[in-house]
Amino acid sequence: MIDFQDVFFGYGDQPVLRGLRLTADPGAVVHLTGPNGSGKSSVLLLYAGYAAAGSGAVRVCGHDAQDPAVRALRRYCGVDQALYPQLTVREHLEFATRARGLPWRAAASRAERYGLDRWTDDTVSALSTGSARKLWIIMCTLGEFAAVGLDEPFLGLDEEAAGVLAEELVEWSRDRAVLLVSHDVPRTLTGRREVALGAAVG
Ligand SMILES: Nc1ncnc2c1ncn2[C@@H]1O[C@H](COP(=O)(O)OP(=O)(O)OP(=O)(O)O)[C@@H](O)[C@H]1O
Repeated sequence: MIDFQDVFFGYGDQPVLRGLRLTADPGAVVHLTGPNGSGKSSVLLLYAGYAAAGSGAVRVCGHDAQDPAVRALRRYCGVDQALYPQLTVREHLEFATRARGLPWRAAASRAERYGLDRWTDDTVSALSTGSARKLWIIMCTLGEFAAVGLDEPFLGLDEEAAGVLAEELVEWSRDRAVLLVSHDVPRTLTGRREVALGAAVG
């Protein structure tokens, strides 16, 4: 479902990925590890279609990662959160569900599972770091999808919320491709396949 073949990628003159081969298919969470600067977030940007490989192929669900046809099948949860400080949790979730043509309960049930429901009428500016992370994760992973990539989603989550996310990742990985970048994962995230990127280039 996610397939990197001989991918070269860099920023300007600085090479980051040199001939990367990587696949992620249903059956296990693929956990991408490696030192700071080794290119893990760059891999997710390529997966998300936000960056283009210099050479090689990045395919998601059989399509080029930059093909608009992939949008409905793919979810991407980046480390930077695009949240509006003055809007409430409810307004964010209403926007996200409407954008995907989903009923409110699709978001409400996830918010309840993460314990975010008691903050529904609070603005993002009033949320704790962990609550904002929960909102961002839910917004980015609503509805049906075939592949998901997440960049450091456990940042700021308490043990309980990290456990909920670990459960979701395992559930998703049964029939969807899950590509996870995280320096730290809870012990409950079992059965993952670790793929290590080499040291930073340059
Ligand atoms: N927009 C950018 N412009 C120039 N260089 C960049 C840019 N984004 C990342 N880099 C560089 O590319 C390299 C890989 O960065 P990347 O964020 O993919 O690594 P990472 O493995 O995710 O690191 P970390 O573990 O610190 O999050 C680093 O040397 C970084 O400085």
